[in-house]
Amino acid sequence: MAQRLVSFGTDGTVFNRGTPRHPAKLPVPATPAALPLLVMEGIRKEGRRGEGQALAWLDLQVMRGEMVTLLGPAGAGKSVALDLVAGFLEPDGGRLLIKGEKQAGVPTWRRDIGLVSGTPDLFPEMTVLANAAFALEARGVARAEREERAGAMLERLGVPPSLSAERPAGLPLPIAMRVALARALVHEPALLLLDDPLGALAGEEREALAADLARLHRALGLTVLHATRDAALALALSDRVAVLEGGTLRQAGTPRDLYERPADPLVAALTGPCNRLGGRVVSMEDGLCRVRLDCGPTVEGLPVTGPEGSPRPGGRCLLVIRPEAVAVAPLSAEEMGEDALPARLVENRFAGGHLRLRLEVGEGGELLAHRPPDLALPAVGEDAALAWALAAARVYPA
Ligand SMILES: Nc1ncnc2c1ncn2[C@@H]1O[C@H](COP(=O)(O)OP(=O)(O)OP(=O)(O)O)[C@@H](O)[C@H]1O
Repeated sequence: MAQRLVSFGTDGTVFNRGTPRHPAKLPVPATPAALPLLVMEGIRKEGRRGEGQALAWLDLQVMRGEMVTLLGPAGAGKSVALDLVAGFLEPDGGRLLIKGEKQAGVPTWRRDIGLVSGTPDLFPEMTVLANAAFALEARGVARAEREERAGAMLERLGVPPSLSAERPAGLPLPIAMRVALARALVHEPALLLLDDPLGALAGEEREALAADLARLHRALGLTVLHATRDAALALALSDRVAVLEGGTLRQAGTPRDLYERPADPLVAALTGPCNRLGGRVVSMEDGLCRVRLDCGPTVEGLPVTGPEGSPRPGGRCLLVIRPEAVAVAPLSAEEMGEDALPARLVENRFAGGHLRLRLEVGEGGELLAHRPPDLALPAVGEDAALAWALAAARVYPA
C-alpha cells in the first residue's frame, strides 16, 4: 500500500506519518529548530523531610543548540533540577518534555541525554577507551565502530591517545573530567547535562576546560543545561542564565541582561559584585528615582519594578550599583561635578586587573569601587569624591 506523505510546514520537512521512525525522504529533525528541546513547566519537587521545597516552581525552556546555565548558591535546587531532567528524580508536579516528549516515567537510560557531574565517576575496571565507548556499547554498536567513535571523541576533548588503554585510577582530575565528557557525548545525545563539572578544577586547568566546553558547544551545536555557583563562569559560558535561589527561579535571560538589568537585588548579588545601599525614595521624576540614603547623601537612579512593586515616594528602597560603575577621584565632590558625593578612601587593594577600593560615604555608609590600576587616586585615609552615570544605579523597592 502506498504510504501517505505529510509535509510539515515550518521547515518543509516531509515524512511519513504512518512510519515516523523511517523517514520517507528527508531525515526528520528530532526537534524543529524553533521548538525548545527541553521544557520544564511548573516543575515542583519536595525537599527531604523537614527541608521545605527543593524546587518551588520552575518554568524553563532550553532551545536546540543553546547553553543555559542554572546559577545559584549552595542548596538553590540546581542539582535537583538536573536530576529531574536526567530521570534520577520524578517531579511532584509540572511537566517535563525532551524533544516534545513527556518524560514522566521514562527511565534515565531511555532519555536522550548525556550527563557529567562534579566528579568524573569513571568505571574503574574499564580502560579510558572503554569508558568513553560505554554508551555506544549499551546501545549495541559494534566494537570497531564504537572504538573509532570513542577514540575520535577523546581526541576532540584533548585526551592523548596514549592513555586509551589505561585504567582511570591514576588519571589527573582534568583528564578524567575530559574522559567523562567524552563518555557523555559519544552517543550524540540531544541534551548534555553538566552539574558543575568545573567545580573541582582551579586555575589554568579550569580555564582550559571552560574554553573547550565553549568550543565544543559551538562546533557540535550542543544543547546544554549546566549548573554552577560561579557567576563569572555562568556569564562567560552561557547563551542564557537562569538564576535559582531557594528553589525559586528569580530571573532568566542573557548574561548581559542579568548583569545590567537584574530583576531584584538578589539577582544583582548572585550575578556579580554589587553595592546595595538602603534608603528612602524622596521623589520620582523624569524616569529617575531620587533616594535619600540611610548614610546621609541624596542620589539618583533608575526605578526598577520588583516583585514587591515599584519604588514609591516615601517607601524604603535599595540602591544597587556595580563597583566598576563607581568613579573615584582625588578631588572634592564640588570639583568632581554636580552629582558627585564626598567620601573617604579606607582601603585600596590590588586585585589583578583592577584596584579594589573601599570607601566610606556619609554616616556609616560603605561602597566598593573597582578602578583601573593606573588612575590617580587619593591615598588611603584621605578624602575623595565618587560619582556614577545615573543609568548605572538601579533602585528597587525594599
Ligand atoms: N533527592 C532529593 N530529593 C529531595 N530533595 C533533595 C534531594 N536532593 C537534594 N534535595 C534538597 O534540595 C535542596 C536543593 O539541593 P541541591 O543539591 O539541588 O542544591 P544545589 O543548588 O545543587 O547546591 P550545590 O551548589 O551545593 O550543589 C536542598 O535542600 C537539598 O537537601
